[in-house]
Amino acid sequence: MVVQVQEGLGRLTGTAPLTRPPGPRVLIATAVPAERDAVASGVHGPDGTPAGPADARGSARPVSPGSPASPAAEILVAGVGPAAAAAATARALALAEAAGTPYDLVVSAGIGGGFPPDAPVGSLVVADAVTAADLGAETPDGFLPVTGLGFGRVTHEPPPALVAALAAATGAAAGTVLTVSTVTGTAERAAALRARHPGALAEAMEGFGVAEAAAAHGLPVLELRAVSNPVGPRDRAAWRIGDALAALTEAFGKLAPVLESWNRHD
Ligand SMILES: O=C(O)c1cccc(C(=O)CC[C@H]2O[C@@H](n3cnc4c(=O)[nH]cnc43)[C@H](O)[C@@H]2O)c1
Repeated sequence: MVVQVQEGLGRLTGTAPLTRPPGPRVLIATAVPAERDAVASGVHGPDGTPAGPADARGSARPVSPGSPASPAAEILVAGVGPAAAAAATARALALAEAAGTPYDLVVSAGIGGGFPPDAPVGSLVVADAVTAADLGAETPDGFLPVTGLGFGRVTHEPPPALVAALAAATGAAAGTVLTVSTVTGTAERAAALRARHPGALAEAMEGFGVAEAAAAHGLPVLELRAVSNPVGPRDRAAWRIGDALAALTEAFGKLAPVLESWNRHD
């Protein structure tokens, strides 16, 4: 797989294909540099060349020619939260489109909270639904999603065949991944989220923003999360970020054949 790494709002810090590979062109949006690096390690493989620093104008530097049969992936550090993720992803998609090199698929990737016992720490979750969990209104009768107010949408559904293929290749569990603007910190909120979304396996903070940007460009989205902590009472010291990042690396090492066999018109 050929990889480019983008920093912040579209600065390129990694490798560039010398020729356009025939597979899908994929934008992978992470929140923070540690996630970007974990994804890049998986995509490069264990002996891959680490991403280099950006030059002054942020142009790509060829480091690895990749395989002509491999898909091309670019990895973006889009920031934490749905708004930052949407803005940075939309900008990267628009720039690529304007340059005549549009993407075929957008992936939201990183660590996340897992709902116990279904998504234990260190496990992987691939979203079969990317759902905004706190986009709506509190009412005396409980939470009302924006769709209940007559606006917008709260869920994006990734291509089912691609979800199934990624789950099979990586061992990830497929289920709803919630996007929240506030990390859940109590057992009560965890239970309330699970009651509203019985299919939820994980929560994170960017997926819905990435998915909205992808939808605005008519592109499919995937979300892959490695579980660093249980969703529930806040215990930041217990987060197993290293284990989750390692799981993320392993999963992205298995992405290329999944993408190569993906029929974009499914
Ligand atoms: O401190 C570090 O070394 C470090 C390395 C990688 C990532 C982080 C983050 O704090 C990333 C924040 C990111 O993580 C997602 N996340 C993780 N657990 C949860 C959760 O329980 N609920 C919601 N989001 C979670 C989230 O997508 C944030 O963007 C630190």
